[in-house]
Amino acid sequence: MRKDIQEVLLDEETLAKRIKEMGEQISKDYEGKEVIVIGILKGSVIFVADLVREVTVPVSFDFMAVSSYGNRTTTTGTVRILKDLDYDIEGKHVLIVEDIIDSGVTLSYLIEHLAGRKPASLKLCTLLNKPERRKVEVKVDYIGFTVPDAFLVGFGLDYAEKYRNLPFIGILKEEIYA
Ligand SMILES: O=P(O)(O)OC[C@H]1O[C@H](OP(=O)(O)OP(=O)(O)O)[C@H](O)[C@@H]1O
Ligand code: HPA
Repeated sequence: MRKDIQEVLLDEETLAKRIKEMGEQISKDYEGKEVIVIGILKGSVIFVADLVREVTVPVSFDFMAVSSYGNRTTTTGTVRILKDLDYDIEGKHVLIVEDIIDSGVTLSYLIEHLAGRKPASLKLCTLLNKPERRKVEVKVDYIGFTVPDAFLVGFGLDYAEKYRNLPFIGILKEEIYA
């Protein structure tokens, strides 16, 4: 797998340090409240697992699976819900956690969809933000890193379901998907 990586963009130490800071900020902002963290499968699982262990307020988890990429490196533009939430979020403080916001298509769809279920609050947290590729504007409350317009893999992010278990985030060599 490592031979398919052009460059390591964020190594394990850098990721851990920033995730700790994000957890501290979230703990401060939600002080005195309970939060439902909604992880968006599958890319966010590694980030969610690390992030929630840095949060000191009570957290419960739920997960949604949506897909808009399939085996591609650009969005299809259509978001499909593959798995909905298990629990009702009405009146609850909800934090959506993503691995990456690229075109913004996935998150804007999710926000609209979940806002209709009347949570007490709805905030967004992403490990990576790729603003150069934005097609739909979304307001993001917590951003780990702003990244360049390159196809990234590792730490949960895949290309055709591969590379998710790399412990760092790297730029995939173009020849792999060209
Ligand atoms: O801002 P966007 O252009 O919509 O891209 C972001 C979405 O794309 C990826 O999911 P993907 O559909 O590849 O599913 P996965 O999490 O299972 O890899 C990623 O996890 C985000 O959910
Ligand atoms: O750069 C990316 N890598 C993996 N999955 C993604 N989904 C949106 N952007 C990306």
